[in-house]
Amino acid sequence: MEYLADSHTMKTVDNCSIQEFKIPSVVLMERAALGVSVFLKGLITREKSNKCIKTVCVCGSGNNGADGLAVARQLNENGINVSVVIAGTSEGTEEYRLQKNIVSNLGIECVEYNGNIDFSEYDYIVDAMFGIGLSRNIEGRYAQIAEAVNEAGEKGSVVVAVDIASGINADNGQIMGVAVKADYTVTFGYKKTGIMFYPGATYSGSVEVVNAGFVPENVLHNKVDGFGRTFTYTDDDIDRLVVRTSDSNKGTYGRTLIIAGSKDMGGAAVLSASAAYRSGTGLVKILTHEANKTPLLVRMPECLIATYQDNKPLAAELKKDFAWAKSIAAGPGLSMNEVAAEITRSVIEINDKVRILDADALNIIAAEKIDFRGNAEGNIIVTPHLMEMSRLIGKSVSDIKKNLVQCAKEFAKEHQCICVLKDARTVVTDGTNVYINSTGNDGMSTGGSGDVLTGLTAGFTAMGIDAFEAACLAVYVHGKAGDIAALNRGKAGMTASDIANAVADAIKR
Ligand SMILES: NC(=O)C1=CN([C@@H]2O[C@H](COP(=O)(O)OP(=O)(O)OC[C@H]3O[C@@H](n4cnc5c(N)ncnc54)[C@H](O)[C@@H]3O)[C@@H](O)[C@H]2O)[C@@H](O)CC1
Ligand SMILES: Nc1ncnc2c1ncn2[C@@H]1O[C@H](COP(=O)(O)OP(=O)(O)O)[C@@H](O)[C@H]1O
Ligand SMILES: [K+]
Repeated sequence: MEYLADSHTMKTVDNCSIQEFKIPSVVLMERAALGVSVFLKGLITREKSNKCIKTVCVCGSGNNGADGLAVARQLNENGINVSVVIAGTSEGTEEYRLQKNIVSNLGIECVEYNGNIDFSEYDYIVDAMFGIGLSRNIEGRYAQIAEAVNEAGEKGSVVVAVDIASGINADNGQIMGVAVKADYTVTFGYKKTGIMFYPGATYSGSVEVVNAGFVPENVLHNKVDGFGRTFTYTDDDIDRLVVRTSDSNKGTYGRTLIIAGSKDMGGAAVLSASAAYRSGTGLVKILTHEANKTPLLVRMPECLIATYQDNKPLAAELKKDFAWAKSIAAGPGLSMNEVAAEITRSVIEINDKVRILDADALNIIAAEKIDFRGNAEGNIIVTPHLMEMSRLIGKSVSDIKKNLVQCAKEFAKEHQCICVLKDARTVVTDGTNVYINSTGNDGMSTGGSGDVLTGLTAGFTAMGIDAFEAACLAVYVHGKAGDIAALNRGKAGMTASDIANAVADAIKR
């Protein structure tokens, strides 16, 4: 697990370290700058060892700029040719003035930006214009500099961002007017949430987190409200999955009911059910339209099948299957007709099982304005993509995209459920804790990918993993399976079936 921080949390971590624990601001700054200069020195040694290289630090007048000035001093100390371009227009923070004074005393070349600097003369450009203090769109001279740096980047200069690429919103990854496109970002303490989300992720390049000497995590957990509540997973977290035991049987690993597939969309049931089996769950039953029975049995002999018919009472059949299951997923390829609506309402009414609501179950909830609530014994996990979320809450897709975390949190709180808001960087939240996913790739933008995630989530919850953790793990494993499928098949050629099959490799221990 890796903790992430938005700008507010990071500023609170700064303040707690400085004000409460009396670590001087410049001590933190020295550690932070050292992280950048050591990283840069490593790059220079690896990439341009036989060449006389030129570097430039582009500095704003906040503490990000002050970091940049300290980096310039440290590079100079290491015999690296470095100069400073002053981007800032104000007198600057106390730390900025202090660092600028030292740089001037050392005689490091320091010029005001005058519109005529060709940054492509430099092999390495350190972007220290704005960090987590960026508070409005970049305009005027700052925008010109960002564009000039990007032009140089296109011509081959290597751009290293200090803390976060200037112009990227540290919370949501949006571009504030214009942004520097970095090849690398050296970020302090914790990866900023804005580095996780697109387009911030693209503008950050490859990201290195360095320790800047903030107070330790066990202290931050107690002192900084909200610290540790936003996180991502790494491969180590696969160990959170259920460990199989030699003395087990199929009953040990839970029974999963997948309600999917109308007359015309039987394939959704195959994708969800095969992912559920690949998750490791013991038994998977598909409840589907009767027209799908024979093709499903041929395709998936390991599945149990229950069917429903149009215009026939369903209640008794549903009751039996609900009682059988440990977790229930409903929605993939279900269509939006009266039977599907009856199924959706019935699933919502069960109170003692984990339920996953996806696709048409969500569209029915939106269309019929069905209210629902999860509870401690029978949590509900909803897995909308942006369009489905837009139908549910009546906001535009672009507004939701700008505020994925806030939007998912509000929804989760209102419905006391777990919200998996699917996008290129999927967010999972129970209203308080927020998981931001980093696995997956654009090869997964293919029909049926979401059905695979639904099956995987149903499988993990049936195995007894806590609903929130199961949802986070399912999103992580789903993306990892997508990455494996992309390696094997290529992003263009891979299909949702390839993702479902790759789950086996993704969870292999
Ligand atoms: N001691 C500390 O507090 C530490 C701070 N650190 C660095 O400090 C940074 C944060 O520093 P600051 O809070 O000073 O903020 P920044 O340096 O990110 O920028 C804030 C300054 O830019 C101005 N500004 C914001 N948006 C603007 C815009 N669009 N156009 C023009 N001016 C704009 C603000 O008014 C403010 O003066 C971090 O990202 C990190 O690099 C690190 O050195 C670690 C320790
Ligand atoms: N560019 C991408 N990067 C990472 N993951 C992606 C990308 N595009 C799609 N995905 C993932 O693929 C899944 C698509 O789900 P969804 O839109 O519901 O598909 P469908 O309705 O076809 O099943 C989501 O889990 C989403 O996070
Ligand atoms: K920066």
